[in-house]
Amino acid sequence: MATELTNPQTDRAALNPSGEVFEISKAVTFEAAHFMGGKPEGHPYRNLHGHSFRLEASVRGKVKPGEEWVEDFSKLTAALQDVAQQLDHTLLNEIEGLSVPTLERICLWVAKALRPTLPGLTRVTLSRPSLNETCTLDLAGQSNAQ
Ligand SMILES: Nc1nc2c(c(=O)[nH]1)N=C([C@H](O)[C@H](O)COP(=O)(O)OP(=O)(O)OP(=O)(O)O)CN2
Ligand SMILES: [Zn+2]
Repeated sequence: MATELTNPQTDRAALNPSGEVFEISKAVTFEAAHFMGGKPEGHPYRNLHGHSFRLEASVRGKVKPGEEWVEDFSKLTAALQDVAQQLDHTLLNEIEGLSVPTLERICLWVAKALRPTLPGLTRVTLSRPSLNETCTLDLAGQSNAQ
């Protein structure tokens, strides 16, 4: 059944009458270099090389009475761009906390950086699209979403 949307006040109140929980996601991209120093001599991962990364953050929560959304996407964009700027065109191994720059470690590093601004953070997903490789850090049990 189609809902008629005519009154902004009524519409806002009606948006989430049962307190449904939503998850919204935003992604940014960055380029960075790394090497896996712990690998044996001659191992290909040991050599300095670069990747294009796609970084996605997800925030979970309810639309509170009188509000339009879980979180304005602009807040996710600003937080993600700030993190991506810290990683873009760097040698990841040189960044504090990323001496072993696996997707898993980078996800943890990003989650730590994002949490103060995005308390409802539930997932950090880091991909290397050209390699079809993705790692997701699931923080659902730890978020402050309500
Ligand atoms: N679980 C993980 N496995 C691997 C990671 C990682 O972060 N998490 N990282 C690497 C290396 O960084 C490597 O650079 C990944 O590149 P990849 O293209 O996968 O390696 P190859 O080009 O040699 O292709 P293969 O699929 O490994 O043959 C490795 N693993
Ligand atoms: Zn690599």
